[in-house]
Amino acid sequence: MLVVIIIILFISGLMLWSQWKLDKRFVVLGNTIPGPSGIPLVGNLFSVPHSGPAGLKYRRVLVKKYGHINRLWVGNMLAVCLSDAEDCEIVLKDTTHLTKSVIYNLLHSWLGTGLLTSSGEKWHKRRKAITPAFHFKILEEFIDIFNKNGNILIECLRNHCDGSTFNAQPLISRYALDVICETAMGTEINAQLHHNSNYVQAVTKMCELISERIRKPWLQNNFIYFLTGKHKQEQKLIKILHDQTNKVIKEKSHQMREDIHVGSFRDEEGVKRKVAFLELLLKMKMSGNSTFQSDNDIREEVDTFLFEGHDTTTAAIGFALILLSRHREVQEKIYEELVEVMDLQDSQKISYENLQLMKYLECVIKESLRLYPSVPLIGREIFEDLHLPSGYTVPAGTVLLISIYFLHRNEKYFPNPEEFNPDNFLPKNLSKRHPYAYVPFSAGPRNCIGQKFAMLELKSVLSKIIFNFIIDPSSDVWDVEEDPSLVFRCVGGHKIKLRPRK
Ligand code: HEM
Repeated sequence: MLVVIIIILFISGLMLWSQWKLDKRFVVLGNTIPGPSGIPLVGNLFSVPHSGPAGLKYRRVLVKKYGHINRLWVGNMLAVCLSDAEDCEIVLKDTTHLTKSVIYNLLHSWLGTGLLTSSGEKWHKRRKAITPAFHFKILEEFIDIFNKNGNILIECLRNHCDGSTFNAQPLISRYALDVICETAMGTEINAQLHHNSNYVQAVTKMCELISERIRKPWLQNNFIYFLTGKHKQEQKLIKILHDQTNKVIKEKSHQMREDIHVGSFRDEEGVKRKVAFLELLLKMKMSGNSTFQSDNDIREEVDTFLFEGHDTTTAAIGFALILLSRHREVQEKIYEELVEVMDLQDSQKISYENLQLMKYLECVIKESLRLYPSVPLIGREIFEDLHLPSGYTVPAGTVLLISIYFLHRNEKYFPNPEEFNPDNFLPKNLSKRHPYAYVPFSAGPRNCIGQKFAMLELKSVLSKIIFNFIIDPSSDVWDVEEDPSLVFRCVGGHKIKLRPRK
């Protein structure tokens, strides 16, 4: 009881103090933007479900009632949400609005201030240094890793292809973790085969904890988070995660020094070793690049790749499978394309060139990311007044949200926006569309550095699945409950049925 009273007093005090701080101009400008009226001091805080499936339903109502620019007051915080391409373009391509919103601070304990969460000079220098690591020549080297882990996934899926409904999410997640650990750190953690390992469980639990903190706004208060005991749980997970990354960094540094010493980058059998992102960063550190001075600098980026490259691809694969399960004709079209471009008996070894030729599959993946963008919302801090093409001025101090989800479902750009239609991405339909109407990987200077990597990985794994199985819907009715967190989720996981393709 005492704890509840303390919390209530704390929140009320905070609100009174923050309301007192508000300047009049900020309030006036904020209120010119359409949105529901709120109650004094707290604004819309208690009337609005802020996250999870209920939050999404509420936001749908807001877009319908107030349009593609709308606002909410959460205490003294003004949150403005955009889903019109012209408005989004101004924010995304501008170099003055690059700072992420405070919600990303929830990631700091794990990721530090790596590429995703940093800002200013630090972000700029890192982005410049890391960009060459995503050159297609380097990505080409990862194709074998996609193949090896994709083939393991196919074997794991075979245990579920008796036609009964199952949740594919944990299997896909472990596949994505295997891929990102091997490409980012150069280590095989074999999550698919040994999913009880401490590290694998820590990654899964940490992602769940972050997602829970975003779904339940009161947990975002450090004091309350501490009182619930979740902070302690987080600390334990962080230790496991950081210990593993530190250990790998030490081992790789040692190995690289040895390689330089003996003048060889080949393993015991004489095969040239694949260079993981980690080694590219270590090389920069060894060559005196001031961007990476300590192992801590390197760990931030490796952990960032791990986080960004794991959950996002899991969501993309899972939603694509659900959509495909409801569109058998699309599966057959992909299969026909696979037979044509691969000219193969099996799907064990898919080459980089094969992936380039899978044009229809690419349209399917793009359409799936349109309906279910793995990152549904982007948040930025606005430090200067922002004048938008829609005619509104967003005052400095606002938390600006770009809803990729509602932008992608804006009927101005996609007629029948709720309908799954891969033809939306046929070349003839692309030229007519606003360039910022489709941004699953964001756009502008802070776009996703891993987008080409992600597209190759998605094509590789989905082509294997379609080549081996027929995907059926989990039930006769559409039973997907959308849960947009930092990464898009699906309540109850990604449920499908599988049959072997013969
Ligand atoms: C389907 C898969 C993926 C999707 C949909 C996706 C989407 C995005 C989006 C929307 C952002 C911008 C986030 C923001 O502004 O808050 C982003 C940033 C980022 N992504 Fe991805 N991503 C995917 C896969 C990956 C992969 C595989 C990697 C790494 C290997 C990666 C690394 C990053 C990094 C480092 C950033 C921060 C970039 C910066 O701020 O400079 N992503 N991603």
